[in-house]
Amino acid sequence: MNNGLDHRLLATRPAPIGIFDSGVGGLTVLREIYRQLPNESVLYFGDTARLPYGSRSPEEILYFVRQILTWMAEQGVKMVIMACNTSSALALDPVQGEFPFPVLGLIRPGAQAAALQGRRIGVIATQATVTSRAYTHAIQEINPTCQVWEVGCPNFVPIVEQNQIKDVQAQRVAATYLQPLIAANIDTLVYGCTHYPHLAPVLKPILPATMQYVDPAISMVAAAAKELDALGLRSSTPAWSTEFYVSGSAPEFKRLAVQWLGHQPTVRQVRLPELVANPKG
Ligand SMILES: N[C@@H](CCC(=O)O)C(=O)O
Repeated sequence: MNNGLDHRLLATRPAPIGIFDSGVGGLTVLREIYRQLPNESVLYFGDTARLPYGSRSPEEILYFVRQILTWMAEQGVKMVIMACNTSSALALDPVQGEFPFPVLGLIRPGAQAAALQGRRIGVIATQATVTSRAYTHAIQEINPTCQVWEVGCPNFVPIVEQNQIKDVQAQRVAATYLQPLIAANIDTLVYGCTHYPHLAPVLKPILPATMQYVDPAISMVAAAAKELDALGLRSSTPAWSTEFYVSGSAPEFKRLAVQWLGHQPTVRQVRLPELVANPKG
């Protein structure tokens, strides 16, 4: 990638990896970064004032992503990992090469892992991701013999963001969404939204014990590690603690995130830069 920036020069000063999601879904990706890239410092942005992304138009999502990447560029990130499938499905290709750092998405790594593991693949995702058919196209490009069923699960993100995972209503909603995938006799389930691994304790009991699960974050972070090495950007010094930023309420994010982080994070509210082409006018 030629974007006018010498990545080897950047490697001499500690710079964080930027990751973003609409809300707490990105914490499932952050967990994977902690596991695979323990020396990397992370700057996390949750666009909580504008979630859910899954019911937004492709134009809105692209605009939000450009705003976030512009802000992250100002923060001096060395790489951005989209911790959001909806953004990866709808905005990764257009923004590639627009910023002076690599930007990675979840769809291709997730599709690769799915095509390697299964033949009858179910994808649960936001409505926007399902409508884009990004997973079906990516999986079948890798292995045209794979069959793919995509199901939009619009109620899952509110359940996670409103901390209702343990409510019986969550089980009912999950059973309804998974029913067509069980009927299709899938052998592999892809968490096509980063919020959904938080729902694993609800989903797994509903599905056959033989089901294989794909969390695209695992292969995406592995790909990020390779890219950092290739660019000479891998950190060799210990990470500083993750900085969390949100567009909505900082105390609310803090209250919700603590159950997955295991500690009270410091969360700050930020205002993203307005860009010239705003789809809302
Ligand atoms: N974390 C979500 C975004 C969910 C939403 O805001 O609808 C994703 O990966 O697609």
